[in-house]
Amino acid sequence: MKFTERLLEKTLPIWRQNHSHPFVQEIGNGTLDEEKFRFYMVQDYLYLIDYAKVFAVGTMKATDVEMMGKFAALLNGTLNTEMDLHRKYAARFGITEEELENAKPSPIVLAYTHYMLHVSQNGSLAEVVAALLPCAWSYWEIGKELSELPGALDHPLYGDWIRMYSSEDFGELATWCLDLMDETAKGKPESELAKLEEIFLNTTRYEYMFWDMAYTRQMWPGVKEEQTIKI
Ligand SMILES: Cc1ncc(C[n+]2csc(CCO)c2C)c(N)n1
Repeated sequence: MKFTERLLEKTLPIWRQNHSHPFVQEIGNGTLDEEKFRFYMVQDYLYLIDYAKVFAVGTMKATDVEMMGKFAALLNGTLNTEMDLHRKYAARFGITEEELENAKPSPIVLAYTHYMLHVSQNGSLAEVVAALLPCAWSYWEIGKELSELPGALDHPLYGDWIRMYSSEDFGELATWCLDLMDETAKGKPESELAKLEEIFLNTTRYEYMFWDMAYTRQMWPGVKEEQTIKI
């Protein structure tokens, strides 16, 4: 059994919860409240800034030049392709780039990104990959699933989002991360595999919490919603 198959088996109930989360389902059927999506976009933009740094750590810990180049390409793709989608959505919502850069992370975003940065900076290359894998893998699976729903790709607001995450490019990225996970886990003792499994489980849980945070627009206690955009 591949290590990534073991990871999926262990986290399957959470994967199912991710796919059936109302935020995901409502992007797919086009009924998601725009305010929830707007909140999500701003928080996801902040998330991606730190996520890109995890790719930078991967570049540092890469074991050969080819792998280094791939991590660097992923860093570039996040900053210039994925975050461009967010900037375009922000413009549609009337949020300026300055407002986006100055937005503050919610408690879940802060916890998730700091956890990934902590694990990646202190751990092995395999640990970096275990931390970032649920992000790349689960979005591709979700993107593919939603793209098959009738009319989803043509939705005026959510079509672009679904198109990007179900694209071949994202598929290739997810596959590369999956292969690298299997490769880096190979030959490791059970104690280390268990550690990788725990990291993967935690970031999978954070993915679920992210959907939930967006759906409920959860910010810090006592912080009004408008302060999430501009402080
Ligand atoms: C909370 C959250 N989790 C995953 C992604 C998806 N994602 C983030 S970076 C990346 C790889 C290349 O840019 C992918 C697929 C997201 N946007 N937000």
